[in-house]
Parts: sequence; structure tokens; C-alpha cells
Amino acid sequence: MHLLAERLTEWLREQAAERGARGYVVGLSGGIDSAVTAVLCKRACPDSVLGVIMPCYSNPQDAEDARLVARTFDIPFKEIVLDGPYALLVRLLTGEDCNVEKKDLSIINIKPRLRMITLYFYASRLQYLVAGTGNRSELTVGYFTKYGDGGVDLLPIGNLVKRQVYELAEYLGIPRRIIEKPPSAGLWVGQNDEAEMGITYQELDEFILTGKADDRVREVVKCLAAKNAHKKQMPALPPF
Ligand SMILES: Nc1ncnc2c1ncn2[C@@H]1O[C@H](COP(=O)(O)OP(=O)(O)OC[C@H]2O[C@@H]([n+]3cccc(C(=O)O)c3)[C@H](O)[C@@H]2O)[C@@H](O)[C@H]1O
Ligand SMILES: Nc1ncnc2c1ncn2[C@@H]1O[C@H](COP(=O)(O)OP(=O)(O)OP(=O)(O)O)[C@@H](O)[C@H]1O
Ligand SMILES: [Mg+2]
Repeated sequence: MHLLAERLTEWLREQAAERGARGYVVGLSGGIDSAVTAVLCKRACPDSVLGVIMPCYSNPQDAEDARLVARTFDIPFKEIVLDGPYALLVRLLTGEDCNVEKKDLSIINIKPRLRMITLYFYASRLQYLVAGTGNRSELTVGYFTKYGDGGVDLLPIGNLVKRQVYELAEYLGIPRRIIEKPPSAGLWVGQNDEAEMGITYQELDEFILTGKADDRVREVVKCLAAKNAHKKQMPALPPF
């Protein structure tokens, strides 16, 4: 893990230099993926990393956990509450008040997209790059919002399956309570990644790393990967 952390840190340093950027901006959710990504960015660019905490009708504990990460690793951060813009857009688009219990993807995907807009504001202001937090497990099945949390400049932990993200988190000293909470996109009350995908990260990681899986897991992965393949492609152009 020591070597992996060093190599990713060095890679982030090189990427910033090659792309003419001064540092990195990261959305800090209070979850493990953003904690690990932000700490790697802080190691790479100690004086030029910004964490942005963006509650959007979110569980207040998440912002509390995000602040804990920022303070533990001395990462400067902003808190931008997106409740108002979200409620306004939902009302404008649907004519109805937003309902935080409802799992309507056309509506709740607005949350990650508002976060993307916010992160690109800071990236442009500060001459930073937006560091995405997607990992190999999520990328394999396309478990992210297109141009939402998927709208980023680079993916420092994109080659690590979730289990490897946990290992790196342990090595980096991410606070226990963040390591221990169940992965959630936090898009509606009680959302849980594994329940929504229909497979566990352990099953998904095992399949990615070894090719071993029972028929049910194989089918779910195949199906999600096919359905979401477009998220990893450039928009189609006419062939003429
Ligand atoms: N074949 C195709 N070729 C080109 N484009 C295609 C397409 N099929 C759909 N599309 C487009 O893509 C859209 C659907 O994709 P998208 O808008 O992303 O929506 P969708 O994949 O339906 O929803 C996002 C999923 O990611 C999960 N998520 C989101 C955010 C964070 C996290 C997390 O882990 O933290 C997880 C979320 O819970 C949900 O399951 C369609 O509305 C359409 O515009
Ligand atoms: N409330 C939030 N404030 C700031 N950024 C957020 C917030 N919610 C989500 N994000 C951004 O969207 C990313 C995707 O969320 P995701 O849930 O996959 O990662 P995570 O919360 O870091 O880890 P976990 O998968 O364990 O919950 C986050 O890593 C973060 O960059
Ligand atoms: Mg999360």
C-alpha cells in the first residue's frame, strides 16, 4: 500500500503539471472514495487542494464526516448547500415540490449534476482540475450519473476495486467511522449501493479480479455493464 499511495501521489503531481493545472478540487461526501481521493490530492499538492462539501437534502451526518476528513488531513474546504437550487429546479421542471423519499432517477440525478457544476466553478476559478472519485468496481458496471459524478477530469482511484480502496484508506489513516459506513450515493433517504446494484462489492470485486462468480452475479454485472457502456464513451458522431 505504501508503494501504491506513493505512485498515485506522484501520478497526480505529474498530471497537474502536464495539464497546466495548479491543483485539485474534490467533492467531499463523507464517504470513503472521496476521502481517499482527497487525501491523495493533498499529498500530491499540499498547498493547492480544495474539498467542497455539497449537501443536497443530505443526511447531516455526511457533512459532519466530510468535515472530519478535511480537518484530519488539513484540507481547506467550502460548504455549498445545494438544497435551494435543487428545489428550485425540481419545481421548475416538474411543477412539484421535491420529495426526498422518492427514487425517481430523472429527478435525483440532478443532485450529482449540480455538484459537477459547482466543482467546475472552483476548478475554473482556481486553475485546478476536478478529481473524480469513481473506482474500478463502479466504473465496471457504470454505477454513476453521466455528467454528474461521472463528469470529472481524471480518476485517481479508477483502477482500484472497492476492496483496494478500503486497503488504501486503512493505510492513509482515514477515520474509522468513514471506513465502516455502508457505501451510499446518498441520493435518497436510505439509499445503499449494494441493494441498488443487486450484488455486493465483494461479489463484484471477486468477479473483476478473478473472473469467478455465480450465474446471478455474472448476469447482473453483464446486464449493468451493457446498459451503462455509453457512459464511458464519447458522444456518437455521424459516420459521414
Ligand atoms: N445507449 C445509450 N447511448 C447513449 N446515451 C444513453 C444510452 N442509454 C441512455 N443514455 C443516456 O443516459 C441517461 C441515463 O444515464 P444517467 O443519467 O447517468 O442515469 P442512470 O444510469 O439511470 O442513473 C444513475 C445511476 O447511478 C447511480 N449513482 C449515481 C450517482 C452516484 C452514485 C454513487 O455511487 O455515488 C451512483 C444512481 O443511483 C443510479 O443508479 C439517459 O437519460 C440518456 O440520456
Ligand atoms: N454531499 C456531498 N458533498 C460533496 N460531494 C459529494 C456529496 N455527495 C456525493 N459527492 C461526490 O460524489 C462522489 C460519488 O459518491 P460515492 O457515494 O460514489 O462516493 P463516496 O461517498 O466517496 O464513497 P461511498 O461509495 O463509500 O459512499 C463522492 O465521492 C463525492 O465526490
Ligand atoms: Mg457516498
